[in-house]
Amino acid sequence: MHEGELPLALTMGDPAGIGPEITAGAWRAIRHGAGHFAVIGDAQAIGQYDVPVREIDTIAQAAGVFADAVPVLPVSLPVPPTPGQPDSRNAGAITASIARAVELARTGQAAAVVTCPISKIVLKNAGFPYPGHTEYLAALCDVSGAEVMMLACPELRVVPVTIHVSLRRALDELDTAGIIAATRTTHAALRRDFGIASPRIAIAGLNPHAGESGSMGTEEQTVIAPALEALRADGMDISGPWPPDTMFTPAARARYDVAMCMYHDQALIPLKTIDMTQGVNITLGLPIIRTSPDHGTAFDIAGRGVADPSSLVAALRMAMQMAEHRNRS
Ligand SMILES: NC(=O)C1=CN([C@@H]2O[C@H](COP(=O)(O)OP(=O)(O)OC[C@H]3O[C@@H](n4cnc5c(N)ncnc54)[C@H](O)[C@@H]3O)[C@@H](O)[C@H]2O)C=CC1
Ligand SMILES: NCC(=O)COP(=O)(O)O
Repeated sequence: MHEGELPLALTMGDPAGIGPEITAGAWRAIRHGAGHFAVIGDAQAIGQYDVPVREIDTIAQAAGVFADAVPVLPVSLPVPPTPGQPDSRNAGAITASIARAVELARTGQAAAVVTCPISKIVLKNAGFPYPGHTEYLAALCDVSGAEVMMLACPELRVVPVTIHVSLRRALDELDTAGIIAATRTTHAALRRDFGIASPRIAIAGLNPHAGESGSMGTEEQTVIAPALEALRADGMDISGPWPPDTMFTPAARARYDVAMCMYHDQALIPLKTIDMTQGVNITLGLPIIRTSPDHGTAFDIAGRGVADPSSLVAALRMAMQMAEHRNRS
């Protein structure tokens, strides 16, 4: 049924989190529909969630297996995973799964990379030098610094211009060049991967009331306005800087295709509040397509059989749609 179609490469994420359970749930949800995936990870961890699992030797074999079992390209774990109790000794296997998925996508054997959640602190404790997937993927693709994080749900798309840094550091790092670069990457991706011919881009302010004419902060005038000017000169449909507290209302959202936000939580709080179950995290600026669920490892519920696979299903479907758009462009 999937012959001739490229699989998605799905990483295992932290095997002590909900990754194995949502993988099993996602396979149940899409096994008879369009598209298929191969997991790069531990077959036993997934099999405990009452799904048939089959180990494969090459990702091309996934097509013939997918209707009957979850295809798994095995990665051996030094320590058997216990749900809810992450172990940094498995960090090398977790990151190896990501690196293998990227290699499969870069060599044209996989249509896209979809990642299950990792715990940033578990990896950091094992010496992993990247704050998250986003930065690691950029390094694996030799484009460090070009990475842009976008989160999308049916109601909203958001891009934080600064990503995994403290709020204090985000304020120090925020500059005109960074806003321009992230917006250009986002504009190109909306056209190429999402089929939006003329993206409408809203830029958030940083300060309360977008600075209220400089009385509550001047970054809107000194940092953000010059970026707007340069982006408009590129010919883009740009608006802002908008007061952050009112730019996510339903009426405001109807006026743009993406909101460029100045820091991580300015972007992610509205997105996750509006729709945590359909939210998808996408890395732009890479030569490959990468999506993931918007949630984390959820160690607090791992192994209990209550994890909702919807966000992973949305991530898998979005990766397929992006690949289709990219093939057509
Ligand atoms: N893409 C990734 O790899 C991401 C990784 N993380 C990592 O995950 C770890 C935990 O982060 P938290 O802030 O606790 O966020 P979280 O998303 O793991 O959990 C927040 C709350 O939502 C619930 N939840 C999350 N996903 C769920 C699902 N599919 N079904 C039902 N309930 C669900 C959890 O049980 C918890 O109560 C951290 O180490 C963080 O770095 C967080 C976000 C993304
Ligand atoms: N809050 C989003 C998040 O932490 C995802 O990070 P990444 O692992 O995809 O870089």
